[in-house]
Parts: sequence; C-alpha cells; structure tokens
Amino acid sequence: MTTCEVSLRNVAAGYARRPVLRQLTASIPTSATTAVVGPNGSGKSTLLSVLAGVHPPTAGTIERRRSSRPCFVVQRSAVSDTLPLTVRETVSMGRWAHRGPWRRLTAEDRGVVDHSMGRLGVRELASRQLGELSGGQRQRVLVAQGLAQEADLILLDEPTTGLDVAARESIASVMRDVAADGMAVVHATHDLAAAKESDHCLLLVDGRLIGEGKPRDVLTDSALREVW
Ligand SMILES: Nc1ncnc2c1ncn2[C@@H]1O[C@H](COP(=O)(O)OP(=O)(O)OP(=O)(O)O)[C@@H](O)[C@H]1O
Repeated sequence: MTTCEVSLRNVAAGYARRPVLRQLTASIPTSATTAVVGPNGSGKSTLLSVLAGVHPPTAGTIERRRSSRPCFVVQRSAVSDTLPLTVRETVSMGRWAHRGPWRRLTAEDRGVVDHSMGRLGVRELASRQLGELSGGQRQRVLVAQGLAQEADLILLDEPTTGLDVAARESIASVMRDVAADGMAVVHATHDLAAAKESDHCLLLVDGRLIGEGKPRDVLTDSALREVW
C-alpha cells in the first residue's frame, strides 16, 4: 500500500492579485518519485514553493507525514554565478539546517557531504569554484547540496533542463535511489520521458490539477494533445 508523505486538500495559492493554484487536492507518495507536469505558467514552480513552505497557501490544508524541513533545489539560473564558493562549500551548506552556518561541521556532516558529492559524481570537482563549472556540473552540485540535507521530502524544480543525456540519466537515477531509500521526491519537469519514468504524476493546467496517478494513465496521447 502507498504511504502518503504530503496530502493537499483544496489548496489555493498565488501572488498579489494573481491567483495561480486553485482547489488543488493531491497526494505525494513516500518512497516514490512524483513528476509535476504542465505547460509554461501552469503553476508547477508555485506548487513546489507551497510544498517547500516558502510560499504560503491562501486556502486549503497541507498535511505532512514527517516534520523535517523539506529540501528545495531551485532552477540553476536562480543561483548566482558570482558567489565565491567552492563545490565542497556549496554542498556543505546543505548541513546548515542541522548545524547552523557558524558552527563547525562534525565528522558525520563531512561524511554526508562526501557521500552526497559521490552520489552525484562531483567529488573530483570539490575544490573548484561553483561559478567556473558547466551548467550540468552546477546542477549536479545543487542536487548534491539537496541530498546533504537528508530531508524526507525533496523538491526539484526542473532538475534536468538543459542537461545532456548522461547528466539527465545520472540525476534521474539518483532520484530513483533516494526514493528507494524512503524519501518522497517531487520534480517539476518539461521532460516527458523523465515524467513517464516517475512513479506518480500530477498534471497541471492553468493552476488546476487535471490528472493524478501513474504516468501511463495520466500522460496519455489524448491528454497530451489536449494540454499542449
Ligand atoms: N513572483 C511572482 N509574482 C507574480 N506572478 C508570478 C510570480 N511567479 C510566478 N508568477 C505567475 O504565476 C503563474 C504560474 O507560474 P509558475 O512559475 O508557478 O509556473 P510553471 O508551471 O512553473 O511555469 P514554467 O514551466 O514556465 O516554469 C504564471 O502566470 C506566472 O506568471
């Protein structure tokens, strides 16, 4: 039986005078990957921000099974190129929620940081500056930072956009592995192939949920023709 990590009921959210999500009722399963799919402007990033707790809903309820802080990996363009940070420092920031920014990392923290870099294949880049990496390398570093948080709920906004096939496959395989470890992984994506490989899928159009379930049942040819 599927365990529900997050349960949203009649959730509404938006910006100033612009309502975006409307009457959204959906479940995010534990130990599974969930793809959030929909056209530009359909509300995918807004939904992720609501799940991350950084954007408060204006109506409805959101129930979490576990109370740890969610990890939110934003699109790589949202992270400044100019920050003078190495890859190791960037991934270590994932431990701040556990230690605070001014406390020294413990041996356990350093182990988690090394393990997270290893999972994403960026350990050999550890002493490089974030700003001098390629887009795909940076994106893998940001996902490693997310993993270092050891959150139960991982939210990734378009984690594979603009990446080559190898980098896409490496991120997809990490998402499957961390889901198998018991986490709930949610990714907003325009990559229908990646969405189809997910365990669960939410299809959004104009802020409304028009399909939820197994990708093969939601992303049918007729649904895709209708939406795009
Ligand atoms: N900070 C903001 N202030 C005002 N409106 C916003 C803001 N962010 C997003 N919106 C609006 O909310 C709507 C949903 O945007 P959102 O970014 O959630 O969609 P999306 O499905 O993630 O789009 P995309 O596929 O283009 O990334 C859009 O109409 C957008 O213009």
